[in-house]
Amino acid sequence: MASRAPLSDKTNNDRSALLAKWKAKKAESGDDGTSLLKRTRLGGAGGLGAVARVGAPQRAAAPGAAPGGDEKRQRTGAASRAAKPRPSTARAAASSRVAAANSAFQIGADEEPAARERRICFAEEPAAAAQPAAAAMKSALRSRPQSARAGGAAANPSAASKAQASIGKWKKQREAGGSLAAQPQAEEGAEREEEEEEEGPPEDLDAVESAGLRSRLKSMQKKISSLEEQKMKLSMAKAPLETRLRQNEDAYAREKARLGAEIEGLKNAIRSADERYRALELKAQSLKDENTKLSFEVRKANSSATTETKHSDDSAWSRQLANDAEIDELKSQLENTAEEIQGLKLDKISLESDIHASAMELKTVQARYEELQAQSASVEEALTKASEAEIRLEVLTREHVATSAQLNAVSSDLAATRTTSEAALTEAEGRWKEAEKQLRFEISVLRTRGGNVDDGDLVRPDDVEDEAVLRARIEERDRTIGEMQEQLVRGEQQRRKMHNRIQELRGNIRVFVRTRPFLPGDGDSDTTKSAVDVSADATSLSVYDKTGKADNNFQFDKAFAPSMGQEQVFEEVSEFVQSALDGFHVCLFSYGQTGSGKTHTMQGSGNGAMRGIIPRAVEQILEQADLLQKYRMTASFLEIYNEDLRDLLVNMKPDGSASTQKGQPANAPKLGIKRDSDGKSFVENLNAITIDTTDASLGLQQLEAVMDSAARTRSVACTNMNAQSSRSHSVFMLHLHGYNDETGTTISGALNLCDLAGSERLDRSGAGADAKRLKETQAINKSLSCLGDVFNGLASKASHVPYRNSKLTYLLQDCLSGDGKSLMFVNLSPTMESAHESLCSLRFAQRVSQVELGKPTKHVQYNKR
Ligand SMILES: Nc1ncnc2c1ncn2[C@@H]1O[C@H](COP(=O)(O)OP(=O)(O)OP(=O)(O)O)[C@@H](O)[C@H]1O
Repeated sequence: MASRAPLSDKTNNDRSALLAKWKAKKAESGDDGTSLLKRTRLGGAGGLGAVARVGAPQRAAAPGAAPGGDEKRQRTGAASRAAKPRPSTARAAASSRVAAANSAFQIGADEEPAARERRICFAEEPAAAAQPAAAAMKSALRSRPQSARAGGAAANPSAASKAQASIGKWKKQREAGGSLAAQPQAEEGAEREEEEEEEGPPEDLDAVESAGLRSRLKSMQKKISSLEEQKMKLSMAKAPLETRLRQNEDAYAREKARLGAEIEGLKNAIRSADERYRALELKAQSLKDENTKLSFEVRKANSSATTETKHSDDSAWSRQLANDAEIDELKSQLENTAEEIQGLKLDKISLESDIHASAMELKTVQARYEELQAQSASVEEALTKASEAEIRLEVLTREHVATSAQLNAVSSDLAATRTTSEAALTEAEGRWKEAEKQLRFEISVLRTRGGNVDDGDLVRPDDVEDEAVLRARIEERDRTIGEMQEQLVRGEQQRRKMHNRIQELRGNIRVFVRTRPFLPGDGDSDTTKSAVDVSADATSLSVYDKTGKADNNFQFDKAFAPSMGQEQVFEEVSEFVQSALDGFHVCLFSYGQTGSGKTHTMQGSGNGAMRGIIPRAVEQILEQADLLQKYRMTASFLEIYNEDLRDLLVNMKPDGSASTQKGQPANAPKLGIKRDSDGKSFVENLNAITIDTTDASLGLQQLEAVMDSAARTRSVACTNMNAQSSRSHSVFMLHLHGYNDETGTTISGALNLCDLAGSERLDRSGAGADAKRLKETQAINKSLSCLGDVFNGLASKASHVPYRNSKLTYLLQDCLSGDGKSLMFVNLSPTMESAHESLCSLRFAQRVSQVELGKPTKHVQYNKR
């Protein structure tokens, strides 16, 4: 037998060996807090959503963590909710996110571009760190011309290099994140690792995240200021040009009027001279005739005088004299007339030369007029460019405002999560220490109970076993807790599925509520208390009044907190979009007070993370249409303005590209709601733009043109409540016709995405001061009240539902009368000033959620073959 070491040393050695063995075992299974920390850091290096998930798995890995702590963490905010506090699954999710993020950027150069794009899209979800690069790559792929797309990345070097640059940037970010996490361990060794474990999640992650977001913000601000500069320059150049144009136009009009009057005067003078000339000619002719007659008479008189001389000498002589006098008189008259004619001829010649001069002047004026017209065209062009720049600036500003608001909401969520996590961590540490103490006590009890403790405090192999057994028991208990939590989550998922199925069978209108974040004009979100509090279960919410009382609790199918982004919202509605592909008529509409985020939810802004349901729905359809069957897809977009239907695509160019024209043209065809032979409603004279379903990026380009054209034509105005307030209800319609060769089925689905105009109080929106705004507001409020009447009728199962009382309800009649599936978004503003309106919207939504439309119809035809 080996000689025994002194008891205390041996004990210590064995303890160390045990500890080392336990650590090695943990390290082997990849289950130690530090490695997990590294992994989660890597996955979350730049994504806020991922950051929020760090705490839960790490804490759950700590031995002795009680389920109470996990429950508490579940309530720590939206981001941590997404993490699902299950140790094993959370850990697996974290590593799979990292794997997904990595694999998204390990795309071979020869890989099919569409597939690459899709992979990048998917990578966005799990690892938000990939978002900027993925978005850049996606937009680069989108912007590639058709031919280049067909030829792969090599055919479009600029887009590909852009995407590569984005990937490089992302990789750098990722490496930076990784090194940030790895550095302390490399430098300070295992002791530092243990310290770090105790210190909890480091703050580098937020710094990296914030730096990424800040740099995005900075670049957007730069873009905006360059556009603003451009706009200033254009408007400065525009003003003198406009003044010159106006001056030239005035001068030209005056000159034209003066010359016209002069020409008219000359023409009149010529006409009257001509008339006088003709009269004089006639007179001269008649005088000539008379002269001839008189001469003849004179001659006759002379001859008769000769014969009758002897009879009447005296009288003949006197007659002769009279005749001579008359002849002289006539001759002088004739001479005068000839002179007059000569004068008139001279007048005519001078008038003709005047006319010639005027004609020449007219030509010069015309040339100047043409020159002015050319100048005016160039001014017009400059104005169009300026208005284009203005529109771009508006879009960028909207996107910027939305991004900042979302960022602020996520930051405050993150801060709240961090505070709660820190508290939970401290608590867990306390519990862990307590458990360790307990464990030590149990070990000592076991040692004593085994009776194997010699005076020298020797540890026997049994002691090691006891400790191992205890640890195994703890692990087993952790596993059981994990499994129970998984079961709980599965059960909840199952319950929601069943609930959704029941809702679907009953034909309930689903209601989702979304609260927007605070905007710069709402006051400081850090100091201002939100009037709406969305609870952690993401289905219920409360509204507070100014005194801080919250006795208004509501429960809906889904409630989105302000930090929930566009992607998370779309995830919840993508199932509805899918239904349209399956042959259902689906209607999604957003309801809420003005400025509460309806347009943001439906359309969003820009082409990146802030794009809303419409572009995302089309993307989803384009992605899936190809896989499922052959589809034909058309898009229409209309608005109901002051109870008039208007085509928002009326200005689309025939080739499907967007025109720069703004507003409704005067000669736009009149639209009317009609019923077809099946009793289904359609809009007569409405433009339907075909979207290419065989080429997703072409289809998206067409959609962009559609959205551009609609944005220019839609009636918006600046009110006290919203700088870009929609003054009409807008309905985006997608009609899908699919044919499946294999099954011989044809489906016809429809997706109606309706952005209602905001209900508003005249005193708050300031619309009462302007007659036009007042009329708009009255029309909006009236049609919203008609919508309320329809829902009341449906909820009470009334025999007559007043669909025809407004254009909006008449248009949506098919969707609201049981044929299709409907989902309503209720958008809320978080401000206290809006609390009353929020309450009204929520009460309305509660009534809507009671409405049962019956089982929806699937529009599928089976064709005999
Ligand atoms: N969830 C959100 N995240 C970030 N920004 C948002 C969000 N919701 C709304 N906004 C911003 O709030 C502003 C007002 O939103 P929006 O124009 O969508 O309101 P609206 O309800 O459509 O108003 P109106 O009825 O007057 O047209 C916009 O600048 C928009 O970008």
